[in-house]
Amino acid sequence: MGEVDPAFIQEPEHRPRISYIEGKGVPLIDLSPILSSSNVSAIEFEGLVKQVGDACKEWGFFQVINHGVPLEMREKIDGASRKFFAQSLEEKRKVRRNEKEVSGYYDTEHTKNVRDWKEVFDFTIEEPTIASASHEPDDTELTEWNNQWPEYPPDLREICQEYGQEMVKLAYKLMELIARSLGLPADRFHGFFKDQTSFIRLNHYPPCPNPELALGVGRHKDGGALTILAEDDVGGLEVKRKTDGEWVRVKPTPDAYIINVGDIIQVWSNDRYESLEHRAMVNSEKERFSFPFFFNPAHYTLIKPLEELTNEQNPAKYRAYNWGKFMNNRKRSDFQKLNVENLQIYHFKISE
Ligand SMILES: O=C(O)CCC(=O)C(=O)O
Ligand SMILES: [Fe+2]
Repeated sequence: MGEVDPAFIQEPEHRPRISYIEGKGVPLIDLSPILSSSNVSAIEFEGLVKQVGDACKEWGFFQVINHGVPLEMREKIDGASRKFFAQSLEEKRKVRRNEKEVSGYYDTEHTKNVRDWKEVFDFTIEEPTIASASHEPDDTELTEWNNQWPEYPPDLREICQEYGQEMVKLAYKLMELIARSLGLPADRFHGFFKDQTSFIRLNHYPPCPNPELALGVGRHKDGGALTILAEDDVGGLEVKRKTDGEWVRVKPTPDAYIINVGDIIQVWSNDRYESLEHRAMVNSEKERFSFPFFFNPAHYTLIKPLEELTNEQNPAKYRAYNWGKFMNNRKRSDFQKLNVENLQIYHFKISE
């Protein structure tokens, strides 16, 4: 990528500030009580549940340490991903995303219709992943999404698959804590993920000559249930703080994962927890790598506020929507600059 093409330039009000606030940051939560499952005291466990609940309510974001994912796995996916992206564009395009296969390499993602300063490689956890064939509401046809694996580095596939399994394990643990924090049985959410449509994205943000004009990822909310993000030590992720709407930089913490509540948890919890806007800045000197895991339910899941969390005083704030269709709608806008805003949960909001 050379000089900044106009397609990457953000509207003035969405451009990043080069000096940034690192003020009161997102909470850091130590998950060690659930690692040593044998002798965790009830008090310790309840304390952890409360921390997770408070973080979801006040921030929608938190970092976790002592999460049980071996550091070696993370180093391996980081190393393999650096090797993959260091290849020529021609090589990378051999596993290019296309109309048929939504997984693979691409460098043309648009967030809010502005091009992101990044290149990515996506792969799904389930192989194949069963999904809706189109975004059209009445089309019931299904399709299979298959991953495309590059020849180089040869161990990328195995590393990615192993890392994916670790992410799924951690995601279930986090969903249990979130369920408990909402007063629900720990396994309340598990059933939704039986035929999950989860995927992992390897993000590479090359240095950008004009970091004040462009963004690695423009402001957005994650549409799935929960995101688990690993990033390197460069930093660039900013979260729109709930209390005052300020963009706050998340400081990279070695071997921590950044967790955020996605739109689906917002709907399930009937707005008790909110999915927050975030974005990623780029810089002129260093390239940056990050690896989000998007924990997504089965395509046939009807997303709606949970009955246990609604009643006459607190009626459902959303109409039910089909996850498969929602996801396909989002994927459509990845490829092209559409002239309309992409689908958001507030489009399903019941007016009060
Ligand atoms: O790279 C990052 O820090 C954030 C990535 C992100 O938000 C996303 O891919 O949804
Ligand atoms: Fe995101």
